[in-house]
Amino acid sequence: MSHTRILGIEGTAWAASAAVYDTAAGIDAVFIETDAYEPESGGIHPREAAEHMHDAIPRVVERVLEHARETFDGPDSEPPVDAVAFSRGPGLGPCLRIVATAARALSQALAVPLVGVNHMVAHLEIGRHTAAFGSPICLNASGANAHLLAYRNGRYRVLGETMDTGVGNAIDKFTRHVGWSHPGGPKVEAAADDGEYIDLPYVVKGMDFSFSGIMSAAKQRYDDEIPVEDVCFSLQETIFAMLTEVAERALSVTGRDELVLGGGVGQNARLRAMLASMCAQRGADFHAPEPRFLRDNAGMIAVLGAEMYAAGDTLAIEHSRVDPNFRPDQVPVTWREGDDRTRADRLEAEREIRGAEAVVDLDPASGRATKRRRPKRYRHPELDERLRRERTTLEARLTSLARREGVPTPVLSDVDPHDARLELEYVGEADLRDAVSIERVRTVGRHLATIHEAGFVHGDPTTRNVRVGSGGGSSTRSTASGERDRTWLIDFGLGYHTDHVEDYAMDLHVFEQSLVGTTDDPDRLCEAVRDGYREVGDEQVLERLRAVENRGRYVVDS
Ligand SMILES: C[C@@H](O)[C@H](NC(=O)OP(=O)(O)OC[C@H]1O[C@@H](n2cnc3c(N)ncnc32)[C@H](O)[C@@H]1O)C(=O)O
Ligand SMILES: [Fe+2]
Repeated sequence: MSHTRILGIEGTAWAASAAVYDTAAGIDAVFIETDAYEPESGGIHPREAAEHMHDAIPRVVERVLEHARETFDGPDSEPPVDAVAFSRGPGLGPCLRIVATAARALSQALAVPLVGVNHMVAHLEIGRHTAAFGSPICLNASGANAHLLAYRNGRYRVLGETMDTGVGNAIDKFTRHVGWSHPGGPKVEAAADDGEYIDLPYVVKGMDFSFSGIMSAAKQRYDDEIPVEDVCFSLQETIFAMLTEVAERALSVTGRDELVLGGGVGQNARLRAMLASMCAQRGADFHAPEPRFLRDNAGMIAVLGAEMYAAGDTLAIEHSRVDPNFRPDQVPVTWREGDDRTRADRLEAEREIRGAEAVVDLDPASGRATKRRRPKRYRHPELDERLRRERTTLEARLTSLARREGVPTPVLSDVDPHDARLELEYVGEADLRDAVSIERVRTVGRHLATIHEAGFVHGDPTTRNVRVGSGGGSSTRSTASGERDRTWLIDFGLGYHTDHVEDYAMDLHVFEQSLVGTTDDPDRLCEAVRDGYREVGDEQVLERLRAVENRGRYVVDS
């Protein structure tokens, strides 16, 4: 079979959409018909959205089917497409059920197989496809979601995600407050043109992030009569800088050098410019598909549907139930082969070691290093200044505090917050990422418990922020053996003082997520982290960690 033709149907929330994709004709030739639901007031009402799907889905399906028949060169006795693919979730239950019913009926009428597609995976696969990237980091910036994904061992792993609402929903809530019609994203983008910068809360935790603080602050600024264009401008500068920062951290942690963008918010030019600038600055490749493939559309469903169909990944009708909370990491990835090696090792060997946000220059003779937080061109200069200064000061303070509690950390010899520069001892022989063991991650569990007991969090405990080995600076050499295997925590720049169990649990969660993203056997390793934590820390934190991990974050907001 040299080429296949797939009919895709999308209808998770606002877009009633159908498409035909012919693998021989290519992506540019994908034929898409979309009928958008536009609420008269407020946000998306689930019932109205379902009524829209009910009316519009048959219409768009009929139109693309006509197109499929017209462009089909096979005999009349054969169906004009080889399979019907549909969005199974995540999304609004009533909408999903209408789409699934239409898809089942069509697959039976045409006597072709059914393919059930995860909407979030479709948002990112379309970009990987058009960019022809091998194994990119994927940033999904859509209405109801915001997350970072990377493929590893048969699954898309969630490296980081929003701790509250999706990014589009966050923006739409602000515009609702201001009285603008749905969707708000394009209106914020237009208003931002005339805006000036004001400070808003900036919240990232490792590769996770949260929008609730910034959204209430933005509403408050508007109520305080700050010009709405200034609030819009600063919302974009802050929210997109957060997304760009976590995307860069994901590239750094995994050692990958390709980034793709997906989701409706990806249509925003400022977000794309920031991501492009970040990637250019670190020498990574960036790709965003054209807007018609970023916002919800059935083209992306048909394209991923074709790959799943080619892999034999079809669905019997009796197994075709929809899933409103369908997570991307639940999807067995049947259409990709092999695992992906990275260029991390090459980078590691370079003398200038490039983390996500700082450059470290090593002087091998003295065993000391200079760490500079370089300006990020993607960030607004005022925000950039603020973050680099704050983080340099915090890193210095918490690094020393941790060592006082008995956790190995580099010894600092100089701090210059104004210049965002630290002089510190160079420790360890390797990043934990490249030298993982059960024993070492258990030690990290103990270290995290120790600092939590002392009232602060690391903020970004990834496998790249842990150094291991016997080599290193003065603190190791002064031990009698000098050979002892040690585990250092470094890079406390995202840390802060807190006595909230939730913050401690998040700290652990960030570490576990980085194990999931960078190792092959995360379950046993995560178990060991918790064992280590339990030896020193509070059982309550481990209980909260379970709650954090079970939290269904993908709820379509209305
Ligand atoms: C589950 C599914 O239904 C959901 N889809 C979804 O939310 O539609 P999507 O097309 O991916 O994204 C819509 C969001 O994208 C925002 N948006 C559209 N254009 C924008 C722009 N120029 N700037 C910022 N946001 C924009 C809208 O405000 C809206 O919040 C999802 O993918 O999370
Ligand atoms: Fe979407």
